[in-house]
Amino acid sequence: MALVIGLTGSIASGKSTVSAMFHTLNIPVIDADKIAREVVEPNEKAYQEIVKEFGREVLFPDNTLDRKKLGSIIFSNDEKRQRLNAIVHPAVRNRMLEQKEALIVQGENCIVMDIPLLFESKLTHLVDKVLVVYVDESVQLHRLMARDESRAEDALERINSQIPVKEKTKLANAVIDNNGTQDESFEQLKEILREWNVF
Ligand SMILES: CC(C)(COP(=O)(O)OP(=O)(O)OC[C@H]1O[C@@H](n2cnc3c(N)ncnc32)[C@H](O)[C@@H]1O)[C@@H](O)C(=O)NCCC(=O)NCCS
Ligand SMILES: Nc1ncnc2c1ncn2[C@@H]1O[C@H](COP(=O)(O)OP(=O)(O)OP(=O)(O)O)[C@@H](O)[C@H]1O
Repeated sequence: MALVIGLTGSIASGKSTVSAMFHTLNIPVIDADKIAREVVEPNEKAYQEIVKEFGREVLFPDNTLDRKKLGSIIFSNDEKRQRLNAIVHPAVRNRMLEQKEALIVQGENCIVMDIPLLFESKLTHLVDKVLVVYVDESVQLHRLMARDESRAEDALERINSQIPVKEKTKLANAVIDNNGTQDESFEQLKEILREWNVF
């Protein structure tokens, strides 16, 4: 039986960084953010629904989605965010499940599902163990603003659209404290995987 690990945290807590560490260890990762980009490409059903719901103003002149524009609309408005979630999340969930099944059929013994909104979307039943990547809120804000070159106001809107990462640690099977260096986080990850008998 494959062990399915749900990797989560909050925005900019370090999920992608830890996801890259799983790749280094040759453990496959299903990436919800990546799939969420694929399902809104212009030939997809979710794309049509987004244009119907939010109008052509969320498109670039070449008809691709202006993610920054859509983000500025949905992160400042709960209701609009829920409407976008209702369009995008079912398609993401289906594609994640297909990929999970394919990896199980291939005989993988450990599979990671990197799902930022694992708790918010009540998806914990999809995984066997939950691994939360934690950082203090001040570090999170700093890293988010640096990565996205965003203002504190916009970064805080995004942070506040999710359950606080501290709350998520209480619901986890294991926590990586990513306030330190990436090497320190990698050591924590390997220790957790040893405890879970992955290697
Ligand atoms: C609003 C969009 C277009 C903004 O795109 P952008 O390229 O700026 O951000 P990106 O997709 O890389 O997301 C960055 C992070 O934002 C957070 N986030 C994204 N969507 C949401 C959401 N609906 N609610 C709360 N947090 C979110 C996640 O932590 C994610 O890791 C995009 O995030 C989107 O389509 N969101 C809806 C789909 C979704 O929920 N994706 C997240 C996991 S499936
Ligand atoms: N231990 C660390 N030390 C310094 N910088 C780090 C560390 N871990 C991650 N970072 C940096 O912090 C930023 C956020 O990390 P990352 O992109 O991995 O977060 P995330 O949780 O995947 O974010 P999102 O929810 O937006 O997808 C990145 O710029 C990354 O390079």
